[in-house]
Amino acid sequence: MTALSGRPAGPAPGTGAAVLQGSDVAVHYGGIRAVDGVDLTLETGRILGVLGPNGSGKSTLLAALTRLVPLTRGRLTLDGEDYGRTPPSRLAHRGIARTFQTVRLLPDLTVLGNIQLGADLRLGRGARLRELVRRTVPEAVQEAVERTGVGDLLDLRPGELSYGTARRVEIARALAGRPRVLMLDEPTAGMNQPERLEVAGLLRRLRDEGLTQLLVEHDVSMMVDTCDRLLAMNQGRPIAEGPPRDVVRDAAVQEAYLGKRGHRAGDR
Ligand SMILES: Nc1ncnc2c1ncn2[C@@H]1O[C@H](COP(=O)(O)OP(=O)(O)OP(=O)(O)O)[C@@H](O)[C@H]1O
Repeated sequence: MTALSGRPAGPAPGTGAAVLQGSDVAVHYGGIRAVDGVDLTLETGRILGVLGPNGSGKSTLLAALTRLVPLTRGRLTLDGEDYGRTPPSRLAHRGIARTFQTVRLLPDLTVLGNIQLGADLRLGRGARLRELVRRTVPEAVQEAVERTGVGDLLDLRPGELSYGTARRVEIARALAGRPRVLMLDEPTAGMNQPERLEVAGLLRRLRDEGLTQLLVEHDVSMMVDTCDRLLAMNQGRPIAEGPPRDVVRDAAVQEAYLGKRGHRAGDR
């Protein structure tokens, strides 16, 4: 197993502090140990990639971290404070946003309307917050639109977008809440190569602007090029963690991929 300590060389100032931590995270469905004893740390301005063959527990881990499934065991903290009982609807307010494996835009709203929803979620509905919403939403939405380059599409409906563009709008919606932590479940699934490269570039730019991210992806070369660290899972268990190139060369990771997918994890 790869060493669990150490960071990429030369961290930029202000990056690297632990923001979100999961300790001994487990989610069991009856006898199925979908996730079983995962420790992870998301560091400020870094991308942690979660890698593993189909059914290894990546999406369940992400669901646990975003409180969509209850933990069987373990602890979740944000800035050192336990959030293991925070309802998922309150997570955006605490600065955690996510995108899903499948596109979940509201079909009857325009692109702009969908992105505005992300800002509304973050700021909540309380009377005291309404004024804040009025003052800050346009700015947050505009920023999200600019960062993701969807400014020409604001009046379109999701049904009129290509798949890759719809996924970019989802990222814009998540960013409109000005999250501190963004979790993405297979953001390039179903995309062609230019679209994948574009999303990878966007995630790296967001990272360089200080956004902490957790990325679940099957595209190993994208993970190596995009992530600062990788956590590899197999059958719900962590099998390696560390710098991306070390993790994809790890014997246990190679074995998990050879056994299930018939190719080497590090093949480019
Ligand atoms: N709601 C559920 N009830 C029962 N078993 C589940 C449930 N959700 C997931 N599982 C099981 O948990 C295991 C992990 O599934 P999960 O979807 O988290 O894996 P994954 O690594 O994200 O897979 P993929 O790459 O195919 O998306 C699998 O065996 C799956 O069948």
